[in-house]
Amino acid sequence: MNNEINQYLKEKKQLIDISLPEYITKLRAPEILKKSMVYSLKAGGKRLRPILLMASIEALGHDGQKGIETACALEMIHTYSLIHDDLPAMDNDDLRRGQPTNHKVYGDATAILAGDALLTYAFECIAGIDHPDIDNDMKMALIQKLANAAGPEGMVGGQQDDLTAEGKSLTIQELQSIHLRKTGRLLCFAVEAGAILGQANEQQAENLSDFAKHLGIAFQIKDDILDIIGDEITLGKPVGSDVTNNKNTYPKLLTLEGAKEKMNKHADAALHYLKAANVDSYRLQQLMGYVLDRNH
Ligand SMILES: CC(C)=CCC/C(C)=C/COP(=O)(O)OP(=O)(O)O
Ligand SMILES: C=C(C)CCOP(=O)(O)OP(=O)(O)O
Repeated sequence: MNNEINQYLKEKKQLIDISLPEYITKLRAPEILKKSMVYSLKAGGKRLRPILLMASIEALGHDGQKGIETACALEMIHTYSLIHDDLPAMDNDDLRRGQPTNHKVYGDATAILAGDALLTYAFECIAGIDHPDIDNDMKMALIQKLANAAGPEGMVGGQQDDLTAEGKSLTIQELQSIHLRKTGRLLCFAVEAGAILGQANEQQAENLSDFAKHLGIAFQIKDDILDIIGDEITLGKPVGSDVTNNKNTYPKLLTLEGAKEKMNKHADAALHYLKAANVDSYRLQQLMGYVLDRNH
């Protein structure tokens, strides 16, 4: 990864890392719940979704800072999904973001509630945005899109189908349908929210959304690949858990080489739509390079 994008990622990550816990500490809520929420928010994470959101605003010529509340809300929802995904009733993982999983530290009940709290509070954060260039229509559009992306038609539905499919063999189309929802919809929301806040026109918004769809699949394929060839220390989460949990993955269906080929095809398609969006695509293109080259 070159120094320039490295620096950009570092600066944006720092901004998110500082902002996120501030939202929680000011809450009037049980201390143990707040601790559990902050624990997972502070545990690390690449902050890919909030960075993508702010970079999309910038690609449309606006200040990325305009998206800070929405970016934090999105990261809260992503973090909730990881807390719940790690629970014994789901993937039963002990390590996340290089730390013991939330339920290992706070117990299953508080981990469930911390996830619930992050999910619901995220919407409160967007509803409460106080910015001269963000009106109620924009907030309503953000809330509606985020609820749909995270909910039964989006991430939650994808997670359900993923769990139901454990141990069964799927076609590539079925696997893709799961991933478009389970992982793809939140990544898509990052770019779509950027389009709303950056006041994209219809053609820009459509092409950016297609860019994000392909990026989301490429991201998930990379995640599956890293689960095989990555190492636990760098990843901060267990490797080989897809095989342990009998998960359907791209390498399982296509072989490792076939999965890499598919990832590159989606990267090409993403690039095509990014160009068609007619925005300042420099950073988004660099971010895509980062997603595909990452080792964690
Ligand atoms: C509603 C819920 C709980 C949604 C979970 C969504 C999600 C993307 C989990 C991680 O997927 P993964 O298990 O493929 O990734 P990892 O390897 O990081 O656990
Ligand atoms: C959606 C998936 C595959 C879970 C991990 O997402 P990330 O790889 O973005 O996890 P963090 O960096 O936020 O921990």
